[in-house]
Amino acid sequence: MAKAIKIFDTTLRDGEQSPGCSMNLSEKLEMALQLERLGVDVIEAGFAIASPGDFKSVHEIAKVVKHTRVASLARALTKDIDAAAESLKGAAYPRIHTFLATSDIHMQYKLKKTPEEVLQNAVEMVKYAKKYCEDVEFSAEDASRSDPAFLYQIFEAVIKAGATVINVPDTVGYTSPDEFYNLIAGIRDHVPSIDKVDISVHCHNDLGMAVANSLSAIKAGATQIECTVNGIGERAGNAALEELVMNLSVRKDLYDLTTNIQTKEIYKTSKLLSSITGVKIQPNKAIVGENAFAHESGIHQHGVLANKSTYEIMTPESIGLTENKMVLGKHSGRHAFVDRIEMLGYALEEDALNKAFEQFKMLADKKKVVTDKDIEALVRRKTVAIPQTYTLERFVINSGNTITATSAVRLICKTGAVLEDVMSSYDGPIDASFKAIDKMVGKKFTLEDFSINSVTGGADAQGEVNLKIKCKNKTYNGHGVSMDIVEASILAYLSAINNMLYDLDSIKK
Ligand SMILES: CC(=O)SCCNC(=O)CCNC(=O)[C@H](O)C(C)(C)COP(=O)(O)OP(=O)(O)OC[C@H]1O[C@@H](n2cnc3c(N)ncnc32)[C@H](O)[C@@H]1OP(=O)(O)O
Ligand SMILES: CC(C)C(=O)C(=O)O
Repeated sequence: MAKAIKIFDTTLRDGEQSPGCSMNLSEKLEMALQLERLGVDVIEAGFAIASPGDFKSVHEIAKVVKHTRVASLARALTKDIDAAAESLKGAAYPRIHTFLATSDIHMQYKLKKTPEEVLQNAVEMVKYAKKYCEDVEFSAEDASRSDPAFLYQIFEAVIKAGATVINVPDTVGYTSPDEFYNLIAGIRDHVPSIDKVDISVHCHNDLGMAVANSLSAIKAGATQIECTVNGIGERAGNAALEELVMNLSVRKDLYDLTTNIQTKEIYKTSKLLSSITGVKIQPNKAIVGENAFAHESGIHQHGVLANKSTYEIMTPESIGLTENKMVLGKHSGRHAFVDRIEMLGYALEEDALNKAFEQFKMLADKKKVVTDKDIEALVRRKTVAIPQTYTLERFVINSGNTITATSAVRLICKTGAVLEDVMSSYDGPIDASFKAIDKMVGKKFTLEDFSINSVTGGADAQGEVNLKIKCKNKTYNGHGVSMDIVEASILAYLSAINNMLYDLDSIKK
């Protein structure tokens, strides 16, 4: 059976260090309970000394979380460890996580301590934490920029002092997969007591390598990964939990490792965090981004309709989504278009279908995404093909708030004749266009009803016009859709006129 890698989630601690990601107590509790449902092994609930609010959050989470280990962060200071221990009171499985920097830069400029002092301080603080709690994690902050020989020494010493987990952070996201692999392998080879503890890694994403570095570390023998939901965290963030977990799940051939994560809870967890923090997930984010299971181009859509595995390496269901998404846009092809209109309940004859597809492509050139409502508006009136006595060739309007609107409309008659007229109206360009059409058509009828709606939201929405004309006590409906409302109105007017003329013709026959 594949060995399980432990998932240490630090969304509520390092994740919260992301600018704009602060959470209040009830939000943290909600998130912690969801992390427990997700199946993480450890929840780092906060940094107890940081503020009374942080202390309370850790304390409340420690009390409500029943099956998951809860960690509280502390500097290598007795007052921090006291606060951490106090915050964990009531936890079923508490862990004190203490840290101290080991790189020359941090020791010299930040801590102002010699390596000997740092080593002694780390040992003392692990022993101090051990008085409160059996499970103590020690992190060598900035480990990836530390002297490996010093790391071997300090890790051996803290393990002897009682540490149960040693953590190797790439605090500033500086390392590379090969280098990190070698560092972890070196620790395994040179720390005599290493087999007694979990080897943890904590990678930041400053160079976009957090997930790759974490995966490399587990290949070298790391047994715990520290990560956050949606990859939030200090600066460019931490390794993204969902990406790590799905790598292990999808590439079993590469890793032969598993986790305790219920992957079907991934999407829900990601959405919950984003709604709590108000920080949106980039659409192309791996696993949980809006486009992660969306297909827009015709060739891909055709492949996916034939067999999902052509373009999907994991199922949307595996992360808790119900289905993939076929986005209809200018790159889409006929297969996806037909699939969508059938799904919407329409059956078009060949000619009507060709026309609708042509109009869809024209619309897609203007709109970024063509929605179901757009498509319904396109196909709704094409199920019955009414002969078109008049079709619009073009129109030109001149309009403004200080001039009388004029409209020049050119129509093609079914006989092939080209008609053109220009009219003006104080009532605007739509009325001027209708007057020009009335003159060309030369029939008596009245406009009874006119409504204009936007098909979808947004500035690039299509305008949909529905109207009625009345002739000899009979009413004829017209419908037109365009991104230009004057054009939508003209199309609706002509469609009502064509309906009327078709009907009058049928009566004559
Ligand atoms: C890599 C990481 O992500 S570590 C976690 C980072 N997270 C945070 O810092 C969030 C919470 N932090 C805070 O609320 C505050 O920084 C506190 C409460 C921890 C400390 O606040 P202050 O006492 O005002 O100190 P301040 O933050 O200005 O400076 C940090 C101090 O901690 C010391 N320090 C830093 N790391 C450690 C450590 N691991 N062990 C012991 N001391 C440390 C620094 O040398 C500095 O000491 P000094 O005040 O004697 O110069
Ligand atoms: C406290 C440690 C683990 C940390 O957050 C880091 O080094 O980035």
